[in-house]
Formats: sequence, structure tokens, C-alpha cells
Amino acid sequence: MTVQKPFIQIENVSRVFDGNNGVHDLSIDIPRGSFVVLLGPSGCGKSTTLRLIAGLETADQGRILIDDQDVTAVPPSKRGLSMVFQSYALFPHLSVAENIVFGLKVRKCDKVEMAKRLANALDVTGLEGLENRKPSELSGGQRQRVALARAIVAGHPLCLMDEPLSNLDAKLRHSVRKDIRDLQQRLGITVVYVTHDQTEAMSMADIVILMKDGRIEQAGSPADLYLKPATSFAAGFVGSPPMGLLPATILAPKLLPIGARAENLIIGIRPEDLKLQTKAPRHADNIPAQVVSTEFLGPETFVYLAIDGTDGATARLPGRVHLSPGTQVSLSWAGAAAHWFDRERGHRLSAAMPDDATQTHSVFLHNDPAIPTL
Ligand SMILES: Nc1ncnc2c1ncn2[C@@H]1O[C@H](COP(=O)(O)OP(=O)(O)OP(=O)(O)O)[C@@H](O)[C@H]1O
Repeated sequence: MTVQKPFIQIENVSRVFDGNNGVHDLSIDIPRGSFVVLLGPSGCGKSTTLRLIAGLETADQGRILIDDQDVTAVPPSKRGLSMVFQSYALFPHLSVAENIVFGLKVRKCDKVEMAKRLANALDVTGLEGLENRKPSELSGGQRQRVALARAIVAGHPLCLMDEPLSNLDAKLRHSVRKDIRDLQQRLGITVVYVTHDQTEAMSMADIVILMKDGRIEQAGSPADLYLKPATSFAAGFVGSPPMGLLPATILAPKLLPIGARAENLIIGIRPEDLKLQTKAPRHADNIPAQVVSTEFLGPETFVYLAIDGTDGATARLPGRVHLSPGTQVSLSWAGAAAHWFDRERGHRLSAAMPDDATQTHSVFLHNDPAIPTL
């Protein structure tokens, strides 16, 4: 069996600005035909990474290969890619059709070929009938489709998108992100897409590259990131509401596998894994908490909780839940639902923790006053 070479190879690339900002020693392989999302908080280096792939930024060190060609020193126009930006970058005085074929005209494309490509781009983006309108006569979603159509007519195998949906309202964002994903699959192109919105990343990506402080925190499928976050940062960033992360110690170190640590840990519990009881008195199998607030969303309610006055956990409960702020509740979870991280360095602890050691009765949460400090 032949192993397919990655379509994009980023090898030890750094681009550092003043004050050590930028990206540091990035290495990523992007498979051909995949939808890859660069995700992370503001300033983590997503746009710089995209601009390095585009050639709008030059690497200080390392190299970038596209389709097995070293493009590190190749100008953007020769890299065989198109870009879609948040701002759409449409010419206001040109019609939809003129905007779409602008790049082809500059490249002196044959007229018959140009008409064919325009018709195809209008068809796949659902813009037929709007070709003579000016951008000012279009909705935000339609403008973004024109920007997409312009990227498509170029016929490049790679499309780079920088926060393309952030000017659209929530409902439109939802429908356009589905359109973009469908289009990418239909055309079989490779897309590298920047967003700080983890829901967008999780719903669109084949591979999510989560970045922090100019470095890759974790790269994997959306399921990998959700089910096995590599660090406490990844655990807290992916998932909404986020995973509750609490300083903890395991009280029964004898139950742990050899080499596994019992102290200086962080326990992470996803909101859907947190069980909540209102009447259970405090005992070894549960942990007392107070309701801070609730959020009713129709099919479910989020209950925000504090343990000994420190906010830190959220429970996601089905249906409508009536709990007023200050209500005393008790919490528990199944041992298998617990994620464990090193408290200082944040990395996931790889040793599989037996269920018995990680259930509520074996765990001391550092801000639970009911259990004395060891
Ligand atoms: N041309 C530049 N000159 C100086 N610093 C820069 C330059 N471009 C980016 N930076 C800095 O590098 C870091 C990464 O910026 P980048 O734009 O890649 O982040 P980002 O993750 O895309 O953020 P955002 O989501 O806010 O767009 C930031 O600290 C930013 O201020």
C-alpha cells in the first residue's frame, strides 16, 4: 500500500515579531483534500500560520512544501491557492459576475473558458440570478458567497480562509458553514480555515489544529480533541459550556497503577458527565456545591456551580431545571468520565486511572471544605 504524501508540509517554521510574538517551530502535515481548521484564542498565531502558507508572511526559519514543491521563497501568486477573508474584499463598483471573474481577467483567461467557469461558480454557490447586482445590493451571506465563488473560479486545489463567517449573524453562520463544507467536499479541494470559534471548528473540520502562544497545543480530529484533550488548556477550550477543571488529589493512591501520581492533579469533568442531586446529604460519594446561576436553552439547562465559593463546574441537564442561585446541591461522576491533567504543566496523564480510584469518594477537590487536607 502506498502512503499518500501530505499536500502541505510545514517543517519547523518560525516567524517571530517584536516581543517574541508570532509562531515558533511549527510542524504540521496537511493531507490532500482535507478540511483543516486552525483554532485558538486571539493572538495565538492562527492568521500568521495561514499567511505563511499563503506567502504573505516570510518564515524566519523552516520550510513549507505544497504538493511536494518547496514554496518557502515562492510569491503568493505562484503558490496555486486562493484566499477568502472576513472582509470579503469585493470591488463595490463591479457586479457580482465581474467580481467573480476579476482574477481570471487579470490573467487574460480565454472568454469561453471564463464564461464556463463563471456559470459553474454561480451554480455551486447558489448565486444564479444575482450576477448583475452590485455588492451593496446583497446580504452579508450573499457577499460571502461571491467571495467563495471568486476563490472557486480560480480552480486552485488549495483555499485558505481567514475567519470568513465572522461578519455574519449566528443563524447565517450556521447555514454558510454547512455550504462551505459541502462545497469543499464536492470540489475535493484542500481548505485551511482560521477561526477562534470552537463550535465552527468542531462542526467543519477533518483535523483541528489548536494553537496557543504561537505553538501547536493539539492536532487531531474533533472527536480526539473532545474525548482525549491533550492538555488542560485544550480541555477547557473545546466544548461549550467548557469542561470543569478543578485542582484535585486522589485519596487512594494504592488503587493507582505504578508510576501514576496522586497529588498535584487537575480533574476535568464535562458538563454532561456531572451528576447533580438536590436532596442528597454530604457523604463520601458526593461533593457539595452551590448553584450560581442557570441558563435554560429549551432542550437543556446549564447549571453553573461553585464549590466552596469558587466557580468552576457546569452541569448540563436535560429539559427545564428550576434551581435558584444559592441552592445547595451535591455532585458526583462516574470514574471513567474523569480526565486527569498535571497541575503544573497541564499535560494529560496517560496512565489509565482505574474507575475505583477516580470516583467521587476517592477524590479530594482542593476547594471542598468537607474533606480535610491530606
Ligand atoms: N506584523 C506584525 N507585527 C508585529 N506583531 C505581529 C504582526 N502580526 C502578528 N503579530 C503578533 O503575533 C501574534 C500572533 O498574531 P496572529 O494574527 O497570528 O494571531 P491570531 O491567532 O490570528 O489572532 P486573532 O484571532 O486575534 O486574529 C500576536 O501577538 C500579534 O500581535
